[in-house]
Amino acid sequence: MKDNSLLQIKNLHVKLANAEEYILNGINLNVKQGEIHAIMGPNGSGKSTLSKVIAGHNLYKVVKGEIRFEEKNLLDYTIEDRANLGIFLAFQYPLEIAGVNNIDFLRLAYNSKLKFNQTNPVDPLKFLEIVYPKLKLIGLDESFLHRKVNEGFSGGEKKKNEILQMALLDSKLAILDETDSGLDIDALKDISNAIKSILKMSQFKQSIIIITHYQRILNYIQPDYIHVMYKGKIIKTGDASLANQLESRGYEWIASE
Ligand SMILES: Nc1ncnc2c1ncn2[C@@H]1O[C@H](COP(=O)(O)OP(=O)(O)OP(=O)(O)O)[C@@H](O)[C@H]1O
Repeated sequence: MKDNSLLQIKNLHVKLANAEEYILNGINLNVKQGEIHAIMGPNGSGKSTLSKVIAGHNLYKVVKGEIRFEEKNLLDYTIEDRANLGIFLAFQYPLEIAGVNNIDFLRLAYNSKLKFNQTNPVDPLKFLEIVYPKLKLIGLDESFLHRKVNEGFSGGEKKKNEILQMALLDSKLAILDETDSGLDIDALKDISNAIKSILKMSQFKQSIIIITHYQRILNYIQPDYIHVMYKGKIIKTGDASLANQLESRGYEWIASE
């Protein structure tokens, strides 16, 4: 692949299927293999929409522009196939799936990816061998595997479960949408350290897009770039120090530049 390019977004314009107004108004973003990009910006500026459009949610209509992933036209792929190609999206408010054990859910996701890559599924015992070290890494108890998916999980546990999924699926691009919201100080540190370990263990040089309102997580997971999204556009890109400026000055100064 030329110059390690992983994700290329060009002039992306998006609206809801039946709406007039654009939510995304010409996004340009390039993510190379191994890079960490943070996206910040005021409420309602389009950050989550961008992540869902990359992942392939069909609620949104791409009116103009393109998204390429490893040179492939991502817009031709379904949400499942995008996941199988190596795009992982951790949801802002993880869904509760009634009645399904976490371990079965995780194995299903894992096997679906193997199938896509024409590899045989792993049996339940082999899967335990795969999942245990990841559990340990994230600081989760084994009992966590036998609970129903997200039912009664605390906010922090849901986030940790997302990171467990990220570790298991070992995607090429992980999009973490407000993984840090609602975490206590220790949990934030644990999750940040787990993410860093996952990056080290990854068989790919994994890339991350991390959407956040807070500088704190970026102190642990140092991004290569910070983008500020405003009214559906990236209006500024800087290095990790931009988070400090945003923390002290807010967003208005950029919007009026
Ligand atoms: N499914 C939807 N139905 C209606 N409006 C939507 C939908 N998805 C996005 N929007 C609108 O698009 C705009 C951008 O929303 P989005 O959630 O992408 O913003 P955000 O930057 O992630 O916000 P926050 O920081 O508050 O999470 C908002 O005005 C939102 O109301």
